[in-house]
Amino acid sequence: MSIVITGRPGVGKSTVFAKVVTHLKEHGEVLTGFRTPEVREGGIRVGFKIVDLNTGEEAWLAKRGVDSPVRVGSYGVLVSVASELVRKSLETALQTKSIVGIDEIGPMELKIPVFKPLLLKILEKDTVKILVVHERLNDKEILARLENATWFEITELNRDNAPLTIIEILAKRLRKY
Ligand SMILES: Nc1ncnc2c1ncn2[C@@H]1O[C@H](COP(=O)(O)OP(=O)(O)OP(=O)(O)O)[C@@H](O)[C@H]1O
Repeated sequence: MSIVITGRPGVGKSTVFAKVVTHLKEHGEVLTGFRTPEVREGGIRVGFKIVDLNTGEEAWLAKRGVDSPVRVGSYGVLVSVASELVRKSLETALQTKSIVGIDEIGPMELKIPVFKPLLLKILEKDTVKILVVHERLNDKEILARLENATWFEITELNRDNAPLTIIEILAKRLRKY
């Protein structure tokens, strides 16, 4: 089963994701996958890192001022640096029965060539997946595999309650908590 968290930029998707992940870890679940937190210096966003949910290992995903030919907005994507961690974390996700969390599936992550083929394999797996999806994701192959997912569109009105709602759905599926 897949739980998809989507909504407009800055509405609170990553916060919902983080609350669900924290709850699951506190209850002894092993999570694989990654998150892509922004990095700020002096209050200014300078880029994004990839952090492995299982090992805590991190690597740069994209950075302002980097002279990379692969770009998303004003950020240069560090393809070779990020590929290694994306590959490791998603291969572990594929090889285990863990809950897979990915924050997020969007234009920046899709610039990493290993990401999509591994993601498509993960989406075929019969395991629990919690995925943050960019609201303008238009990749047909990915979206087709998310047709039967449970979608949550996060708004200011539901963002406080969404983590609990998602945890209740997972509790039923996993028969715990
Ligand atoms: N339930 C909430 N109540 C109050 N503020 C919140 C809540 N959830 C998130 N925020 C605040 O809103 C901001 C954006 O949150 P978050 O990064 O989770 O959004 P996002 O939708 O993942 O953003 P992006 O589209 O940039 O990935 C943060 O400053 C966060 O502290």
